[in-house]
Amino acid sequence: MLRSCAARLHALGALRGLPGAARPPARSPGPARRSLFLEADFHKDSSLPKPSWSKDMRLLFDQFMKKCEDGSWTRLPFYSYKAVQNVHDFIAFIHGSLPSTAKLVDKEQLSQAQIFTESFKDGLGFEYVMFYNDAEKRTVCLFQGGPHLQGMPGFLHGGAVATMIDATVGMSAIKAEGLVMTANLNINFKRPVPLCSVVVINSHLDKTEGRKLFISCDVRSVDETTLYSEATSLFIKLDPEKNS
Ligand SMILES: CCCCCCCCCCCC(=O)SCCNC(=O)CCNC(=O)[C@H](O)C(C)(C)COP(=O)(O)OP(=O)(O)OC[C@H]1O[C@@H](n2cnc3c(N)ncnc32)[C@H](O)[C@@H]1OP(=O)(O)O
Repeated sequence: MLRSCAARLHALGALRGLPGAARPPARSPGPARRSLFLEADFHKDSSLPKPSWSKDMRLLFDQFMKKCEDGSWTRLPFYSYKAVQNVHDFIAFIHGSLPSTAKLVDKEQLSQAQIFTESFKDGLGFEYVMFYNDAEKRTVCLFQGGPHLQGMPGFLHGGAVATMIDATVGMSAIKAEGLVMTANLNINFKRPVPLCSVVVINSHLDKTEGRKLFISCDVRSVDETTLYSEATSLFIKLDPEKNS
């Protein structure tokens, strides 16, 4: 069951919500796909220019889109979905036996679920677009953190920076090995990131050992002169055999 579940999750792109997933069907998902999604908005790619993007964000976007012209880089679209109905399948896949104390989210709560970074109105939270270079095993994320991500007055909350670091290094892991989870994330915060500014998160898959993927990244200003943060991470490729 776990393997078929894994296959189903992959085949139906249950992780389609992740950037870079296969392009969704032009039409709304058929009954089989609907079984995994309460509601899916496959048409809204949230990683395209919007009125809330700053001039810096648009300039960088255009620069990276130019890099895509020779095929060395690709923009990773991001299609948010409302919920994965069979979350229990997914959890069964990632952990055959959850500790008995672990109470799973119920369908009612799940119907409220949203991807964290997609739960803010345009411009107020996480505005981002990711680009991937397979030859160099690099993922670059252009990130504009909105006013609802404030930590210290006038600066981004460290958790918001950590979220986009996790997502960017996570994307490098997903592109390399598919279904992964973060096992370890170490961040050195060198400078606070000004609210509403644009930063460039540059991640690289450094090495793979069995199911372990070691990925590092840094967070810099648009002109690259300011190093805001640097991080190392360990991702583990999920193994259906191990969990079954
Ligand atoms: C913006 C939206 C877009 C989003 C786009 C991108 C999304 C990014 C992907 C999601 C990222 C997340 O947020 S995931 C959410 C946060 N992470 C979690 O909740 C994970 C919770 N932890 C777990 O479920 C588990 O510990 C796993 C799955 C990580 C590992 O469990 P496992 O599969 O049983 O593996 P296990 O046998 O324990 O370990 C395998 C090997 O890894 C080593 N290992 C395991 N953990 C660690 C560790 N912390 N530090 C060092 N080493 C470790 C073991 O020693 C072993 O080495 P050896 O003996 O083989 O040498």
